[in-house]
Amino acid sequence: MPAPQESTPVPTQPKRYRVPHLRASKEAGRPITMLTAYDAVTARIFDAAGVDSLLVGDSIGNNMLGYPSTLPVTVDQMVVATRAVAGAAARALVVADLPFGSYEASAAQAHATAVRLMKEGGAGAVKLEGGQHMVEQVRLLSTTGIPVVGHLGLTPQSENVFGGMKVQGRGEAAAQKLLADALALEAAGAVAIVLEMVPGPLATRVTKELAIPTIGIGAGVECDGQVLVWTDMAGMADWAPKFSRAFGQVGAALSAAAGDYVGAVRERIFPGPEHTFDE
Ligand SMILES: Nc1nc(=O)c2c([nH]1)NC[C@@H]1CN(c3ccc(C(=O)N[C@@H](CCC(=O)O)C(=O)O)cc3)CN21
Ligand SMILES: CC(C)C(=O)C(=O)O
Ligand SMILES: [Mg+2]
Repeated sequence: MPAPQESTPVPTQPKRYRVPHLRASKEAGRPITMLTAYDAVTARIFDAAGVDSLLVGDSIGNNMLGYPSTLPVTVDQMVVATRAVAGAAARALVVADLPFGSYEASAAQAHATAVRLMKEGGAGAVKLEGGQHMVEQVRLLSTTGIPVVGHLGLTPQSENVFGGMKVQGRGEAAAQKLLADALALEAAGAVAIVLEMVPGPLATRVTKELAIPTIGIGAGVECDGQVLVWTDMAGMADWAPKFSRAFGQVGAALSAAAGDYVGAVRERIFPGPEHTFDE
């Protein structure tokens, strides 16, 4: 009999990956895998591939909707995308981004938005950007049944303050600030923290200081998990950040398929008799 492998039930490989499994994964030293998804088609594929968590990122703005950034994305758009992803995910934990302008002003505002993403969208958790200035939001959501994932380092919703997409947390003062932000989010009840574009050694330090997992994107290999924007991961984007890696060439495959279709129609090769109905 072959040794049991994937099928062995262990706490970190549950039938359904839920919030407590995040911390269990960290404690077991099993890297958490997260990918963005914005629709049911890709969510079904990534879920079946075993991805632990699907992030309905506000990166839907620049990646799917053709916006120049994530800033124009609305709560209504996030609800539609979250509902599509949540409906297709059988195992993965669905995390939805709170979009720019939908949570920063107050804990009550954050709560109203998060409730929509859970009630109408079916999200299992929400994610918001920011540290110590977000603790009231994180505390209220966490105590009202809404798991919160934090997001520190490069927080793209603040690109107009940063003046671009740059590495964050370089230098001891900035590193201390980021560490304090991470500890504040954890104390307020966050269940995990995304670390985006921070130096590897700082991400390692934060990962060691926290009981909750860190999920890195451009933050080195020592984080408790990794997240990528799926179009970057699949080689779909015409541009991708330096920290990403194309694990496939789906853009080229899709382009070839579309080209073959166009050719077959023009040459009247498609549809064939097998695609045509009899009288
Ligand atoms: N396709 C995609 N991938 C992402 O990783 C991503 C999004 N979209 N949208 C939301 C945020 C924005 N992110 C970004 C956006 C731009 C850079 C960027 O311009 N990076 C440059 C310079 C980095 C540096 O300062 O060294 C690069 O060349 O990678 C990085 C991350 C990450 N997120
Ligand atoms: C890059 C990830 C972490 C994100 O926030 C998004 O895709 O919106
Ligand atoms: Mg985002």
